[in-house]
Amino acid sequence: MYICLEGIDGAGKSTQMERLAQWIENCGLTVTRIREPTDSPVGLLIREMLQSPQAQDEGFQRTLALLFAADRTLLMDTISNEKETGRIVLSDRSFYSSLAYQNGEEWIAQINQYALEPDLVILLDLETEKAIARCEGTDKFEEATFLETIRQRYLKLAQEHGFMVVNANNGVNKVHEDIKRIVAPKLGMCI
Ligand SMILES: Nc1ncnc2c1ncn2[C@@H]1O[C@H](COP(=O)(O)OP(=O)(O)O)[C@@H](O)[C@H]1O
Ligand SMILES: Cc1cn([C@H]2C[C@H](O)[C@@H](COP(=O)(O)OP(=O)(O)O)O2)c(=O)[nH]c1=O
Repeated sequence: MYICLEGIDGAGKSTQMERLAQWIENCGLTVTRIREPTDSPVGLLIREMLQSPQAQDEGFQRTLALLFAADRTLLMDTISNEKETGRIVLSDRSFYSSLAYQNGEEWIAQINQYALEPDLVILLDLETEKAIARCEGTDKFEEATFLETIRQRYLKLAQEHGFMVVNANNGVNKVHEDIKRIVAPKLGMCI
Protein backbone atom coordinates (compact mmCIF):
# COMPACT_ATOMS: atom_id res chain seq x y z
CA MET A 1 0.00 0.00 0.00
CA TYR A 2 1.27 3.49 -0.93
CA ILE A 3 0.35 5.99 1.77
CA CYS A 4 1.22 9.69 1.47
CA LEU A 5 1.21 12.63 3.85
CA GLU A 6 0.57 16.00 2.26
CA GLY A 7 0.38 19.53 3.59
CA ILE A 8 2.00 22.95 3.52
CA ASP A 9 5.52 23.57 4.80
CA GLY A 10 5.58 23.04 8.55
CA ALA A 11 2.33 21.03 8.69
CA GLY A 12 4.07 18.22 10.57
CA LYS A 13 4.56 15.70 7.74
CA SER A 14 8.07 14.60 8.71
CA THR A 15 7.15 14.37 12.40
CA GLN A 16 4.04 12.30 11.72
CA MET A 17 5.76 10.15 9.07
CA GLU A 18 8.26 8.95 11.65
CA ARG A 19 5.63 8.23 14.30
CA LEU A 20 3.38 6.45 11.83
CA ALA A 21 6.27 4.39 10.44
CA GLN A 22 7.36 3.31 13.92
CA TRP A 23 3.80 2.38 14.88
CA ILE A 24 3.32 0.28 11.70
CA GLU A 25 6.69 -1.43 12.22
CA ASN A 26 5.85 -2.14 15.88
CA CYS A 27 2.77 -3.93 14.55
CA GLY A 28 5.09 -6.24 12.60
CA LEU A 29 4.77 -4.77 9.11
CA THR A 30 7.64 -3.55 6.92
CA VAL A 31 7.70 0.11 5.96
CA THR A 32 9.63 1.86 3.20
CA ARG A 33 9.98 5.59 3.83
CA ILE A 34 10.30 7.98 0.89
CA ARG A 35 10.14 11.73 0.60
CA GLU A 36 9.88 14.29 -2.16
CA PRO A 37 12.07 15.97 -3.20
CA THR A 38 14.28 12.91 -2.89
CA ASP A 39 17.95 12.72 -1.90
CA SER A 40 18.89 11.92 -5.53
CA PRO A 41 21.03 14.38 -7.56
CA VAL A 42 17.74 15.73 -9.00
CA GLY A 43 16.26 16.18 -5.53
CA LEU A 44 19.41 17.90 -4.28
CA LEU A 45 19.33 20.24 -7.29
CA ILE A 46 15.70 21.08 -6.48
CA ARG A 47 16.52 21.92 -2.88
CA GLU A 48 19.35 24.15 -4.04
CA MET A 49 17.08 25.93 -6.52
CA LEU A 50 14.39 26.48 -3.89
CA GLN A 51 16.83 28.76 -2.06
CA SER A 52 17.00 31.06 -5.09
CA PRO A 53 15.40 34.53 -4.86
CA GLN A 54 13.71 33.67 -8.18
CA ALA A 55 12.07 30.54 -6.72
CA GLN A 56 8.55 31.88 -7.23
CA ASP A 57 9.10 33.39 -10.70
CA GLU A 58 6.85 31.82 -13.35
CA GLY A 59 9.63 30.51 -15.58
CA PHE A 60 11.57 29.18 -12.60
CA GLN A 61 8.41 27.47 -11.36
CA ARG A 62 8.01 25.66 -14.71
CA THR A 63 11.55 24.36 -14.44
CA LEU A 64 10.91 23.26 -10.85
CA ALA A 65 7.70 21.47 -11.88
CA LEU A 66 9.63 19.49 -14.51
CA LEU A 67 12.38 18.69 -12.01
CA PHE A 68 9.88 17.56 -9.36
CA ALA A 69 8.25 15.30 -11.97
CA ALA A 70 11.63 13.90 -13.01
CA ASP A 71 12.65 13.40 -9.39
CA ARG A 72 9.48 11.45 -8.52
CA THR A 73 9.72 9.34 -11.68
CA LEU A 74 12.87 7.85 -10.14
CA LEU A 75 10.71 6.61 -7.23
CA MET A 76 8.05 4.78 -9.22
CA ASP A 77 9.84 1.45 -9.67
CA THR A 78 10.62 1.36 -5.95
CA ILE A 79 7.00 2.04 -5.03
CA SER A 80 5.70 -0.59 -7.47
CA ASN A 81 8.16 -3.23 -6.25
CA GLU A 82 7.44 -2.55 -2.58
CA LYS A 83 3.68 -2.74 -3.15
CA GLU A 84 4.06 -6.02 -5.05
CA THR A 85 5.91 -7.53 -2.11
CA GLY A 86 3.16 -6.39 0.28
CA ARG A 87 5.27 -3.73 1.99
CA ILE A 88 3.89 -0.38 3.10
CA VAL A 89 5.29 2.66 1.31
CA LEU A 90 5.07 5.83 3.39
CA SER A 91 5.76 9.01 1.48
CA ASP A 92 6.30 12.59 2.59
CA ARG A 93 4.63 14.29 -0.39
CA SER A 94 3.60 13.02 -3.86
CA PHE A 95 2.65 14.48 -7.22
CA TYR A 96 -0.24 16.15 -5.42
CA SER A 97 2.34 18.57 -4.02
CA SER A 98 3.03 19.69 -7.58
CA LEU A 99 -0.69 20.22 -8.15
CA ALA A 100 -0.84 22.29 -4.97
CA TYR A 101 2.36 24.30 -5.35
CA GLN A 102 2.85 24.73 -9.10
CA ASN A 103 0.53 26.31 -11.64
CA GLY A 104 -1.20 24.80 -14.68
CA GLU A 105 -3.18 21.78 -13.48
CA GLU A 106 -3.45 20.11 -16.90
CA TRP A 107 0.24 20.51 -17.66
CA ILE A 108 1.23 19.30 -14.19
CA ALA A 109 -0.97 16.21 -14.65
CA GLN A 110 0.60 15.64 -18.09
CA ILE A 111 4.23 15.80 -16.91
CA ASN A 112 3.32 13.54 -13.99
CA GLN A 113 1.42 10.99 -16.07
CA TYR A 114 3.82 8.24 -14.98
CA ALA A 115 3.48 9.07 -11.29
CA LEU A 116 1.61 6.42 -9.30
CA GLU A 117 -1.44 7.58 -7.37
CA PRO A 118 -1.16 6.96 -3.63
CA ASP A 119 -3.71 4.47 -2.26
CA LEU A 120 -4.30 6.79 0.68
CA VAL A 121 -3.53 10.52 1.00
CA ILE A 122 -3.68 12.14 4.42
CA LEU A 123 -3.73 15.94 4.30
CA LEU A 124 -2.34 17.61 7.42
CA ASP A 125 -4.32 20.86 7.39
CA LEU A 126 -2.58 23.59 9.36
CA GLU A 127 -3.41 27.27 9.79
CA THR A 128 -0.92 29.29 7.76
CA GLU A 129 0.08 31.52 10.69
CA LYS A 130 1.10 28.44 12.66
CA ALA A 131 3.07 27.10 9.70
CA ILE A 132 5.03 30.35 9.41
CA ALA A 133 5.70 30.31 13.16
CA ARG A 134 7.06 26.74 12.88
CA CYS A 135 9.26 27.39 9.87
CA GLU A 136 12.38 29.50 9.98
CA GLY A 137 11.36 30.96 6.57
CA THR A 138 14.34 29.20 5.08
CA ASP A 139 13.06 29.29 1.51
CA LYS A 140 10.84 31.54 -0.56
CA PHE A 141 7.94 29.13 -0.23
CA GLU A 142 7.29 30.04 3.38
CA GLU A 143 5.45 33.34 3.02
CA ALA A 144 2.02 33.63 4.64
CA THR A 145 -0.07 34.69 1.62
CA PHE A 146 1.66 32.15 -0.61
CA LEU A 147 1.15 29.34 1.92
CA GLU A 148 -2.51 30.24 2.38
CA THR A 149 -3.03 29.89 -1.37
CA ILE A 150 -1.37 26.50 -1.26
CA ARG A 151 -3.45 25.50 1.77
CA GLN A 152 -6.69 26.32 -0.07
CA ARG A 153 -5.52 24.40 -3.14
CA TYR A 154 -4.85 21.36 -0.93
CA LEU A 155 -8.35 21.54 0.57
CA LYS A 156 -9.82 21.67 -2.95
CA LEU A 157 -7.70 18.70 -4.04
CA ALA A 158 -8.84 16.85 -0.90
CA GLN A 159 -12.47 17.26 -1.94
CA GLU A 160 -11.78 16.29 -5.57
CA HIS A 161 -9.59 13.28 -4.82
CA GLY A 162 -10.94 11.97 -1.52
CA PHE A 163 -8.00 12.82 0.74
CA MET A 164 -8.46 12.17 4.46
CA VAL A 165 -8.04 15.54 6.21
CA VAL A 166 -6.49 15.74 9.69
CA ASN A 167 -6.50 18.90 11.81
CA ALA A 168 -2.76 19.54 12.14
CA ASN A 169 -3.32 22.44 14.57
CA ASN A 170 -3.57 19.94 17.41
CA GLY A 171 -0.65 18.62 19.44
CA VAL A 172 1.69 16.01 18.01
CA ASN A 173 0.14 13.10 19.93
CA LYS A 174 -3.44 14.01 18.99
CA VAL A 175 -2.51 14.31 15.31
CA HIS A 176 -0.75 10.95 15.53
CA GLU A 177 -3.84 9.34 17.09
CA ASP A 178 -6.05 10.82 14.36
CA ILE A 179 -3.73 9.44 11.67
CA LYS A 180 -3.66 5.99 13.30
CA ARG A 181 -7.47 5.91 13.33
CA ILE A 182 -7.43 6.49 9.56
CA VAL A 183 -4.63 4.06 8.70
CA ALA A 184 -5.46 1.15 11.03
CA PRO A 185 -8.58 -0.12 9.20
CA LYS A 186 -6.78 0.22 5.83
CA LEU A 187 -4.07 -2.14 7.07
CA GLY A 188 -6.41 -4.45 8.98
CA MET A 189 -4.81 -3.35 12.25
CA CYS A 190 -6.31 -2.50 15.61
CA ILE A 191 -5.26 0.66 17.44
N1 LIG B 1 1.49 19.08 16.14
C1 LIG B 1 2.54 19.93 16.28
N2 LIG B 1 2.46 20.93 17.18
C2 LIG B 1 3.50 21.80 17.32
N3 LIG B 1 4.67 21.74 16.61
C3 LIG B 1 4.77 20.74 15.71
C4 LIG B 1 3.73 19.79 15.48
N4 LIG B 1 4.14 18.91 14.52
C5 LIG B 1 5.38 19.31 14.15
N5 LIG B 1 5.77 20.40 14.87
C6 LIG B 1 7.04 21.15 14.74
O1 LIG B 1 6.89 21.96 13.60
C7 LIG B 1 8.11 21.97 12.82
C8 LIG B 1 7.81 21.41 11.43
O2 LIG B 1 7.47 20.03 11.57
P1 LIG B 1 7.79 19.03 10.35
O3 LIG B 1 7.36 17.67 10.80
O4 LIG B 1 9.19 19.21 9.91
O5 LIG B 1 6.79 19.58 9.24
P2 LIG B 1 6.86 19.39 7.64
O6 LIG B 1 7.64 18.13 7.39
O7 LIG B 1 5.42 19.27 7.25
O8 LIG B 1 7.51 20.60 7.11
C9 LIG B 1 9.11 21.14 13.60
O9 LIG B 1 9.89 22.03 14.42
C10 LIG B 1 8.23 20.25 14.48
O10 LIG B 1 8.89 19.89 15.68
C1 LIG C 1 7.28 17.59 -3.89
C2 LIG C 1 7.10 19.07 -4.11
C3 LIG C 1 7.54 19.98 -3.15
N1 LIG C 1 7.38 21.31 -3.39
C4 LIG C 1 7.87 22.30 -2.40
C5 LIG C 1 7.23 22.21 -1.04
C6 LIG C 1 8.31 22.76 -0.12
O1 LIG C 1 8.17 24.16 -0.01
C7 LIG C 1 9.60 22.47 -0.85
C8 LIG C 1 10.50 21.41 -0.22
O2 LIG C 1 9.71 20.35 0.21
P1 LIG C 1 9.95 19.81 1.71
O3 LIG C 1 11.38 19.56 1.95
O4 LIG C 1 8.96 18.73 1.92
O5 LIG C 1 9.53 21.08 2.60
P2 LIG C 1 8.72 20.99 3.94
O6 LIG C 1 9.34 19.87 4.73
O7 LIG C 1 8.89 22.36 4.54
O8 LIG C 1 7.29 20.68 3.57
O9 LIG C 1 9.25 22.02 -2.17
C9 LIG C 1 6.79 21.78 -4.57
O10 LIG C 1 6.70 22.99 -4.76
N2 LIG C 1 6.36 20.89 -5.49
C10 LIG C 1 6.49 19.54 -5.32
O11 LIG C 1 6.08 18.76 -6.21
